[in-house]
Amino acid sequence: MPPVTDTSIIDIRGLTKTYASGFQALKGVDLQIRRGEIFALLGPNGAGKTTLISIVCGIVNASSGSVLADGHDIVRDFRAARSKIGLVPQELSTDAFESVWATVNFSRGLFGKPPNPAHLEKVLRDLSLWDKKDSKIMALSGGMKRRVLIAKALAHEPQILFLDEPTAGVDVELRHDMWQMVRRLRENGVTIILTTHYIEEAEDMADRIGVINHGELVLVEDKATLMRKLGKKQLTLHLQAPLQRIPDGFGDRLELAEDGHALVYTFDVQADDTGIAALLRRLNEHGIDFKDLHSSESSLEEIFVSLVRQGREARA
Ligand SMILES: Nc1ncnc2c1ncn2[C@@H]1O[C@H](COP(=O)(O)OP(=O)(O)OP(=O)(O)O)[C@@H](O)[C@H]1O
Repeated sequence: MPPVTDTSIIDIRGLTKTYASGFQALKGVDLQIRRGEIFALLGPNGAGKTTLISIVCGIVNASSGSVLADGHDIVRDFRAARSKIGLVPQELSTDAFESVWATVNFSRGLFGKPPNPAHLEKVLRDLSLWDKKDSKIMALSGGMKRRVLIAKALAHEPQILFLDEPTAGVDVELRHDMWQMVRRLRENGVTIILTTHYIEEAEDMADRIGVINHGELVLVEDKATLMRKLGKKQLTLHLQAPLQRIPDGFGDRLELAEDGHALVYTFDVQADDTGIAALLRRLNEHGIDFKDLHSSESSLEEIFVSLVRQGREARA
């Protein structure tokens, strides 16, 4: 077994999953999650995100490979591994007739933790659920039920928290509360792994980003590095007079936009020579004047779409 480093709290090696249908949902995933980080796992529908999380949380059996959670093998040492992990799943599957308090308290007991009413009270208060503690789950709104899911996941004080699509379909207030909570947990040393379709969230929240596509991790990178490496910058020039077409010889990095009222030039952030000086010189030679110019960087969303597209083209 490879050694567990101090910095990695989850160590996934050669993980594969073939469902009974014969469908291969994971094709040899290696991934180390660092202690204390927020890791965002991105991928299109059906990429294998939930399968990966479900294996780490012991809900789905892997076909091959291994996972250590804080040094505990998730199969051989399941109880110890699982007690380190909190999971906020996509769907609520809890006893509708129980009260919020009973549900959360029971969840803590499941992991063999001694009762700790003060901790549960803090969790419920942080999630604005304290005044609902005696309500039955079925009497709660959808948003409140989502809060209960989070409270359940935190009841046993896990060191690792998985959030599977935490903000899909939730209102702005809950989303805001949730990210505040995630930040607070991280400050307390909890490692957070989240899947999301809202790429701006990953951009805001994550320290590192992993992209999974067709059961393969196609990329794992520090967010800042990823944005620098793959990001393109665009320079937009608003023209004094509209152009019908770009004169020959400007290359394909220059495009006409806004009905001929603007030129957009795309360049690599990392390139030594962006070509901007030459571009401006040539525009001047052609008598093309501009009123103003501004530059923008591509968002993580654009980077993500281009990665997934590259994968699709490579397979075609
Ligand atoms: N029990 C199952 N039996 C057969 N195939 C399954 C099963 N569960 C999932 N799959 C398939 O495995 C693939 C990966 O599913 P998974 O739920 O892990 O994807 P995901 O990345 O979480 O997608 P989404 O973003 O839609 O939640 C999908 O093609 C799905 O249809």
